[in-house]
Amino acid sequence: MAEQNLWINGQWVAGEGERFKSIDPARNEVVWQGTAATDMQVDEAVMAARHASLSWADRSFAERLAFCQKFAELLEQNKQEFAALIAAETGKPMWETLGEVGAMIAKVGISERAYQERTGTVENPMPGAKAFIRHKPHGVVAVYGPYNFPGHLPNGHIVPSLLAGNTVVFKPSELTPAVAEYTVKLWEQAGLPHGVLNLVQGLVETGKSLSSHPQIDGLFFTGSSNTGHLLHKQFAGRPDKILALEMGGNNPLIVRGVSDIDAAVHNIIQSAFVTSGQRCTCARRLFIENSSAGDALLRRLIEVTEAIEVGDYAAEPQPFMGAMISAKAASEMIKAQDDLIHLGAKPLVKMHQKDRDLGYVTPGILDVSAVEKLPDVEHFGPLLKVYRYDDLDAAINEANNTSFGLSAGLLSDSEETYRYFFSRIRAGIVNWNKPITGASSAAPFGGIGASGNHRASAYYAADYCAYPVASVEAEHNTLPEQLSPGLKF
Ligand SMILES: NC(=O)C1=CN([C@@H]2O[C@H](COP(=O)(O)OP(=O)(O)OC[C@H]3O[C@@H](n4cnc5c(N)ncnc54)[C@H](O)[C@@H]3O)[C@@H](O)[C@H]2O)C=CC1
Ligand SMILES: O=C(O)CCC(=O)N[C@@H](CCC(=O)O)C(=O)O
Repeated sequence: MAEQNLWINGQWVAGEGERFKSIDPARNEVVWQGTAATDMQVDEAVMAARHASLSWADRSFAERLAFCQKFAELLEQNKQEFAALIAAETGKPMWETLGEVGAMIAKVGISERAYQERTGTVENPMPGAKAFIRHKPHGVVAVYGPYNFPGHLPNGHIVPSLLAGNTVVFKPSELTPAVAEYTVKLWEQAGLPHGVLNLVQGLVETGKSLSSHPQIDGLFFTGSSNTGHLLHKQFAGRPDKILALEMGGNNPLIVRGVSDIDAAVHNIIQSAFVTSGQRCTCARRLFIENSSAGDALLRRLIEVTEAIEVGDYAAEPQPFMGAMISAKAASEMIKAQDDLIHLGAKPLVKMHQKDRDLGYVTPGILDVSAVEKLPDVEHFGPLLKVYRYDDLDAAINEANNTSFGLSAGLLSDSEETYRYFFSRIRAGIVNWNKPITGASSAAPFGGIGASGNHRASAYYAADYCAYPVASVEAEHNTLPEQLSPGLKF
């Protein structure tokens, strides 16, 4: 019997589309196999969400929250097993995937606070009436997830969507279907009513089928800039549908006058190489002064980078970096490195893929100062490009010389320099003497330019999950004391 891998209207059913599988990139073993949802099954999922929509929105916030809290409890109870599955499907070490499940649990409490604070009800007295600001759900929303945080990032759209009273059709990354299935099974155990959350697995065709479905009221997307731009085009001329886009970055980190070199190098490594460079917030471009202090920092960065442990997700002691998402992604990073070297980049630490069947790469650093036309693309892996600079303004200008604008940082002992940097740099996350990865769920999360469409996620996800309704309400009709000119009663 075919695997029942779609969840539609509270039933597990077999996909009737193309067969596909996910592979453990650290061990080259099959983790999951199944079949994609066809157009007709996507339609069934959307219509199930549509039918469930009114009764879900009619429940009280407390009732909807109780389902989410039950889900969080189940995550806690299954934390180890779930983290092991995320590790197997993504190659990320267990220390990271345990953190990912922790972030999913924390999301419920944070989203509850965000809902109340940003989209709760406000009542204002006025003569003979009351003025209210309330929020209503959009209806049916599609949620698209990336592979790098296959649990946490879709969860960051799903939980606030459900709390606000929307029903959801979830299309996970085709590279991480097992994590999506596990997540949805926990929602099922939490007793979510039929149709409130639906899962459609599949490749790009399934994604297209869902995004073009006339019955969705919104689409919340975390993924690549390319796909996000395609969706934006597709939604052009559709002001009736809400589109929230969280995309990639080509993020800069500038170093200027630091006394503690090891602490600065630690912040650089956490920014550039955590999750094998597969975070949208990762530093891709590092600006180091042309000075003896800059030389010393670069030497130490090279030394520590060369000693980074890369290994199996379950190894003890744990490695800093695991495998990338796939052997293909790893080979593409090596190709990107070769292309940059061809353009004139100088390898300071050369990235290697030891086994072409596995996703492991060692971290790489290139000096690109001499490259004249560096492509403004996101290299989604552990490859850091170094620019040497003489003048801070020139470094900031080059840092801003990108179509993206997700995260940026300054490492410097001078607060004055930070204020100067902060006022000039263009990004949605701007940090000082801290890694530029590891953004908090309790803050807005999103970028400008090609990184997003100003619908920040995380704490501000509440904003795009509901629309405000302004009401003036009085219990009876009363004639005003002062009538408008020209009226006689
Ligand atoms: N700003 C942010 O919050 C974050 C952004 N990202 C970005 O995500 C990317 C990595 O994730 P990927 O899974 O590779 O992203 P992706 O764009 O390839 O896929 C994301 C989702 O969109 C679907 N999709 C792909 N093409 C489609 C189309 N034409 N129409 C409709 N759906 C389509 C995919 O099947 C998947 O479900 C990186 O670029 C990274 O920077 C990752 C994490 C956070
Ligand atoms: O969405 C949230 O709750 C916070 C944002 C977040 O978790 N950011 C992480 C991951 C971003 C990525 O997937 O690349 C980070 O900033 O490291």
